[in-house]
Amino acid sequence: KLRSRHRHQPPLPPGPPADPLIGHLRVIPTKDQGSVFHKWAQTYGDVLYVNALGRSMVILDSITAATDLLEKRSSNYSDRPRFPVIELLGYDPNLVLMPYGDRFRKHRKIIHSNFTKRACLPWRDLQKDSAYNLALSLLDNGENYDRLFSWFTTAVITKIAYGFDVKFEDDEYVQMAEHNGFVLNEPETAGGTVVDLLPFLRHFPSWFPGTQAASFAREWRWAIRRLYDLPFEKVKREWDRGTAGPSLLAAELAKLDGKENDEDLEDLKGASAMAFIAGAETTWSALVIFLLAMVRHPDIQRRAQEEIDRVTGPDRLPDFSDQNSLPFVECLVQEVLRWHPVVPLGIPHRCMEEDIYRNMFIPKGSIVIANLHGMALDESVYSDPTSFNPSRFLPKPIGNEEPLFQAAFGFGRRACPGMHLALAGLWIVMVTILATADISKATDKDGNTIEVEPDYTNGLASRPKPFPCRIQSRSEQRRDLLAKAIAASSK
Ligand code: HEM
Repeated sequence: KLRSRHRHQPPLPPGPPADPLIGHLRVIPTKDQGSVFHKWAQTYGDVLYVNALGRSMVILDSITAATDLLEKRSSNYSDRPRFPVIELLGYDPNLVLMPYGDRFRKHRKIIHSNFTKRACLPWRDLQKDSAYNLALSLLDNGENYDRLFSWFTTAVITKIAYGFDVKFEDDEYVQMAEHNGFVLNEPETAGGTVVDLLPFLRHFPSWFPGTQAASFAREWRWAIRRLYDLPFEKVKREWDRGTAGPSLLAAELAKLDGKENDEDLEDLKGASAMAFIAGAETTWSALVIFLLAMVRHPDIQRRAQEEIDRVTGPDRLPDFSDQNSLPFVECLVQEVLRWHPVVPLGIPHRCMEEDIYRNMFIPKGSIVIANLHGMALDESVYSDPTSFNPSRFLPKPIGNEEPLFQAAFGFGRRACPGMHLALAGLWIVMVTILATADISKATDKDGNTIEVEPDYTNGLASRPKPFPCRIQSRSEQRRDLLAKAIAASSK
């Protein structure tokens, strides 16, 4: 019906058959959306259109289409749709979901300028010391890996954003990051599914008072507000007294030069909270994915360990200065980002004006989804895409010379501004763990190996559900190296 309405317009992009009244409402999945969209793309192509009760959604299933639209035409594709449930939860102000415009530019500038590759260099010692602490704790307490990874990412981002040191376990910032992680990984309730993006979908909008999502939001709002208010107020008090240590927030308060108004302060509160929220959750998930990959692929683990041992020898630990000498480890980090993108559908963009692409009509206001999950499985780019294979990125003839999966960080003017910090953090943690620990399958009380099948959470962010594994020291000498390095850095 829609197709015939505008005679001179090119057709809409193809998609699965729709109901004449409610459009695709019934076929839009609420689970494993990335896989379902990718399957549709096999039939209908890499630019898909679905419509539910009048709301247009365009799904991009290839890096080419996403680059053409979200990057090359970014002035039209950098808006965001509204996320009513996330708003109800109190994430405000919030760069990730902010509509395109002046306030977006202000927030983006604050975050971007603090996380360029260069701006991240001074944080490398912090990342390294935290990675060594993490690795030593893993050797003693491997079953606690999830909380230890969460501690690492929280400790790094809290120091950078607010200047506070975060101790192991039960620290209030670790708890805040865990609350945030819980909320963002909840499937239906937190507005994480694309169906929730279409507020008029289903029988009730998901934020309708009394629905499950609205009750969830009311129940958890305090935790998100606390995350915004508490560290901000603490730094602001220290700043007013002249005792604040270096941090993103202190540096930005300094730029205001005493001429701040309430809106400026609200913006700085939002920008630092956003660094904390976006920075802790994603990197933490990627570390759990790394562990899962290592449990399942001892051969790949051994190859990375051999590379590290060749470069460092037995008497020292790897450091950032070794990065260029460890091509396989580099590929391993990149393969973690491709094998299971932690934000499987990216963060939806919204197109502000109607557009025509490859002779297909894209209506104004369409929600545009980059299906990162599907792009990672694109067989025209990645051979045997479901397998975990770091060598795919190595030059031929050793590897397949496949392109890095930069899509993991999104596209265009909304692409992840934290990627340099994230990549450095992931690298130093992975290389340190590989240098000092052996990761293997756990055994049950009868000594049988416990097999681990990947199984992931289903929210806006996605991570492996808890799985058992065994983390053991590779040698006493390496454990001593860790202990000595930690003692030296805390002097
Ligand atoms: C493994 C780590 C990470 C991954 C995979 C990741 C991935 C992403 C993705 C896919 C997006 C959406 C891009 C788009 O809309 O096209 C995004 C946005 C964003 N990320 Fe990250 N991210 C990571 C770490 C970080 C870190 C450490 C920070 C801390 C500064 C951060 C801050 C942000 C912010 C503020 C946005 C919103 C940007 C905007 O809307 O303009 N991320 N990230």
